[in-house]
Amino acid sequence: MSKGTLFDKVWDAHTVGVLPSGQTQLFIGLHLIHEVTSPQAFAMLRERELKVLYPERTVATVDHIVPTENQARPFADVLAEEMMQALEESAKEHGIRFYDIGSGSQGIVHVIAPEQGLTQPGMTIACGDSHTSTHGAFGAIAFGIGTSQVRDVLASQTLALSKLKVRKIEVNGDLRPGVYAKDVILHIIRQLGVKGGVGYAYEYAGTAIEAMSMEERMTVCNMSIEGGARCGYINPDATTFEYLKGTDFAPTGADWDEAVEWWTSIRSDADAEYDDVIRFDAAEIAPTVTWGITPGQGIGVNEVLPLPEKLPEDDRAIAQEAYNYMKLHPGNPIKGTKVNVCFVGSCTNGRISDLREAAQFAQGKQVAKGVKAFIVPGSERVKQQAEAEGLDKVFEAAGFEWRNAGCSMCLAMNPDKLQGDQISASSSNRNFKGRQGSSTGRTLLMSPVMVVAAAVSGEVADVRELLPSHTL
Ligand SMILES: CC(C)[C@H](C(=O)O)[C@@H](O)C(=O)O
Ligand code: SF4
Repeated sequence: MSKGTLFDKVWDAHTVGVLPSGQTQLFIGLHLIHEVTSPQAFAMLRERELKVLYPERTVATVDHIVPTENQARPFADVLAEEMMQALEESAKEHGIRFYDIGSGSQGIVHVIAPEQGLTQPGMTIACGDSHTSTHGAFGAIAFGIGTSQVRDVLASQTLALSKLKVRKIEVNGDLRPGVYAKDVILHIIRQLGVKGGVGYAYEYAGTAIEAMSMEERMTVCNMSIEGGARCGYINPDATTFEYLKGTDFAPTGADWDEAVEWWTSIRSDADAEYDDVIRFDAAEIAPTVTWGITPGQGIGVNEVLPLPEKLPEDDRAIAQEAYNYMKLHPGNPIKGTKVNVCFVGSCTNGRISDLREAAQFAQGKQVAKGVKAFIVPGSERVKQQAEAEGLDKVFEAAGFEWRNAGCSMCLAMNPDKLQGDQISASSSNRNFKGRQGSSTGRTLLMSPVMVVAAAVSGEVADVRELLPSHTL
């Protein structure tokens, strides 16, 4: 085993060769596909009369276009129905495992692979989706790729890639009550910028990261791409192994012991050299809310909106653009900003622990009048589990709608959309202009519990003021 960072070790272990371009030909252990970025790739394969080289290393699901209310086929949206059929047919033709609606295991691609144990430490994982970085939470090197690269992986199980630099981001100490993994990553992106990670893999470390559950780690790694990093990862440890043990695709018996040995050996060495190291103090992170049109435009919920002239020069033009679009005003507090729609879900925050926290907070409260609030589990398994625990009932009693699994209003390639210039409080990961289905719709990103706090208050609220005093 080579020495160095986990990134170096996993990269070396999967290197097939060096291409004339100087790029590495990297073997991809697991290829995840969904309905949006795969149809064209399959068409390109068909044109060249190529087969999928390793169908057993390819796993398909549907998530983006799936309606979360009426799932009867054919879908009302003709284009969505076509995408659905294209994937169903391609999966059948090439013998690819496909988690269809109603299979019991369908869901957002970045939720289903980890929950089934498909995602494992030391793997290389690719998916035609930018948030593939999520899988790095297990100590995998996981990349989002474009459609032509999806074709390449289907046909050759390899990718031509240039090696990345590695930045270690340490978060040390204890998070304060009311502060979640989502706040950690929003804070990191606020500080390092949405382009700060370009050319890097982010390795998250430090005691606050080590203390996180796998689902919290996934939330952090998920948004690496929003910080400009191509991937993000966390060294696998006892928490990782415990989560994986007993999942559908985890090794068993002697294979398990061997796997744990290999997974342990790929951890970054204590004396590994990094291209950069940055440290954060967990205690300084507040519940964070975005106010603008990039995930880096975030502030602590108790702060006021920044004055463009006080920002670093590079950030001023985009801040002005954000104020014009968001119809918010520099110097005003973010707290108290009225919201119209509240959405808990997405591959960032649609897992069972997110729903448990949201439900616990929603218990006994009521969604404010005039606010539409809904909860979308990240997968059918998350939905089943939540219902077994009665979380759906808690949400419904509090005035939230309870939906079926999918990407939903994270991206709004389905019926869940903002109307006009509505403002959403959203547990998703992108607040780009028009992201949630209306060209003038406005998105405030925050943690699931903060979304619930906004839903019951009718405005952006500081969750710390609403938590029972004994928890503070
Ligand atoms: C549709 C898909 C290609 C896209 C992505 O790459 O991330 C989507 O998942 C998103 O979150 O914007
Ligand atoms: S939940 Fe959102 S970010 Fe995640 S894959 Fe779906 S659209 Fe992309």
